[in-house]
Amino acid sequence: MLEISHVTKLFNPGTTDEKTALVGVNLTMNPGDFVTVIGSNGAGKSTLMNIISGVMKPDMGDVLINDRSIKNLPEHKRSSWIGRVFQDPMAGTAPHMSIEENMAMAYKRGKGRGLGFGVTRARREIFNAQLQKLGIGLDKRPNAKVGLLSGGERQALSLLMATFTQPQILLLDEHTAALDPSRAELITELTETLVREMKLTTLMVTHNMEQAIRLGNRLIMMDKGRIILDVSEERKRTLTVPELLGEFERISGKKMADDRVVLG
Ligand SMILES: Nc1ncnc2c1ncn2[C@@H]1O[C@H](COP(=O)(O)OP(=O)(O)OP(=O)(O)O)[C@@H](O)[C@H]1O
Repeated sequence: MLEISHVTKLFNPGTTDEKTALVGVNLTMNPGDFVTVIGSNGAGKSTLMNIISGVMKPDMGDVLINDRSIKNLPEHKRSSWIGRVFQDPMAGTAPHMSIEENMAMAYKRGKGRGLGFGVTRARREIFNAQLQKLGIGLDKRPNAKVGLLSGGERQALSLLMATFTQPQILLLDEHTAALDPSRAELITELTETLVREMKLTTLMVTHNMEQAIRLGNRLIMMDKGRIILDVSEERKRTLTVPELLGEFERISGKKMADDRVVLG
C-alpha cells in the first residue's frame, strides 16, 4: 500500500542552518493499517507527512503507493489518493464558501478531471447523507459559510472532506491538538468510526500519548529524523504511557522533549 523507502531530507544543506529532518526512514503500511506517530519536537513527523503528501520531495529515497513511485508527482496530482487533515481548523476548507460548496470541491478532487464544482441535486443528496454521519447537525445548514463554523465543526467537516472520496492514504497531522478536550474527543471518535467503516489506511501524528496507544493497530516513535521504535498491535494492548515514555528514554538516552505532550 504505502512504502517509504530510505527517505532522507535535509533543510538548508551545506549552510550553518543545516537541519536534518529525516535520515533513511523506512516504513511499510499494509492496507487498513492505522499507525499513530509520536516523537519529540523536531523529530521529523511533519516532514514525513509533507513528503508523503507531496508538499516537498525527499533528497534521497522513494515514496510508493501500490508499488508505484509517487516521488515526482506534485501535490495536486496526489490529492485524489491522499486525504489530509491539519492541526489548524482553518486549513483544508474555504471559509468564504458554504458547507456544500466545500464538499463539492472535495468531491471533484476525488473524481479527477471532467467534473464541475457545481452542487447538483444528486450530489446534494450524497453530501447530505455524508454530513448526517457526523451527527452534529451540519446537514441542516448546508448553505452556512464555513468561516462561521466553530473549530470543532470545521475540523469534523475537514475530516469528512478528506475521507469521503475514499483516499488510499489518510494523513492526520495533530488534527485534534487545537481543540478543547471535549471537541477533541468528538473528532477522535469520528476519526475512529470513519477509519473503521471505510477501512482507511491511516497515519496519524499526535502529541497525546494515551491516544497514540489507544488508537490504531501500530505505533511508531520518531526522534532526530529516525523511527526509533515500532510497536505492534499486540504490544500496544497492554502498553502504558509511563512504559512508552520509558522506552523513549531507554532508546534515545534522553527524556521526551515535546512541549505539547499530553499524557492522557
Ligand atoms: N521548512 C523548513 N526549513 C528549515 N528547517 C525545517 C523546515 N521544516 C522543518 N525543519 C526542521 O526539520 C526538523 C524536523 O522538523 P519537523 O517539523 O518535521 O518535526 P516535527 O516532528 O513535526 O516537530 P514538532 O513536533 O515540533 O512539530 C526540525 O529540526 C525543523 O527545525
